[in-house]
Amino acid sequence: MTMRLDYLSIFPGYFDVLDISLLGKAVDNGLVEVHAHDLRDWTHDRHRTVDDTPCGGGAGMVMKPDPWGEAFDGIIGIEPDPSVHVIFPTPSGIPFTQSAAQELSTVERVVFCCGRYEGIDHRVIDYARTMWTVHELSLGDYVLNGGEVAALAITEAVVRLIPGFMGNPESLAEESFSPGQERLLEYPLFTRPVSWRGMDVPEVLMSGHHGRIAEWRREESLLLTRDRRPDLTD
Ligand SMILES: COc1ccc(Cn2ccc3ccc(-c4cc(N)[nH]n4)cc32)cc1
Repeated sequence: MTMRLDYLSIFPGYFDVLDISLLGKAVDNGLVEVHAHDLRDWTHDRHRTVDDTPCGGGAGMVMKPDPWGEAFDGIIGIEPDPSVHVIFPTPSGIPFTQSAAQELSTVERVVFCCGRYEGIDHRVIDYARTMWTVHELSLGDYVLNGGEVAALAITEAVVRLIPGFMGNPESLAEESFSPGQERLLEYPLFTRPVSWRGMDVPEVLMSGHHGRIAEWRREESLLLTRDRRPDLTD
């Protein structure tokens, strides 16, 4: 199955990075197909205007609905199709989680709508909901300047879960936040040299005693989780 990813933005250059590294490899081996689009290509005025002042007043500018609607018509089509998943990154979205990434990794087509300014005219989202499966997603409780960085983060989290993408799928199953895993933070990792700047790898990890190593790792994960993410231990 090839996943098609479309990105709608006034800064389509953000997505050139998808040609690099693992994602680039996924594109090369046909696992994913990536298309970035400049929203301004669907404007008709000399200044290629995409924004206007907010109705009801308030600070900043709002993205006009017309270019989005015409871009949807051109990129996705005018017929409803619930198999198309349209993602609007937004500070007011539901938190994006590993389980959402897991679900999206089985989808054949995803369209990212990357807003800027104070956001997109709400009728764009309402229209999209009548046509496709829509997700309004937040990356976390901090404010970005637009949806592009969020779209890249969501892309990486989703594409790495596509079967055949990662060299060793077993490592995916072991990751914290993977389904079936207890929600614990990753234990500290070490590799050679055993002694580095006066600091040694914990002896237990060099013991070859797999039972003790597993026990040490679990204890470290529990301590770390209790200290940094008590919310995960509920
Ligand atoms: C507080 O209200 C604001 C409203 C919009 C903005 C700028 N902006 C415009 C589009 C857009 C898309 C996503 C995000 C975003 C997502 C997360 N998790 N943080 N920030 C930010 C975005 C700033 C603040």
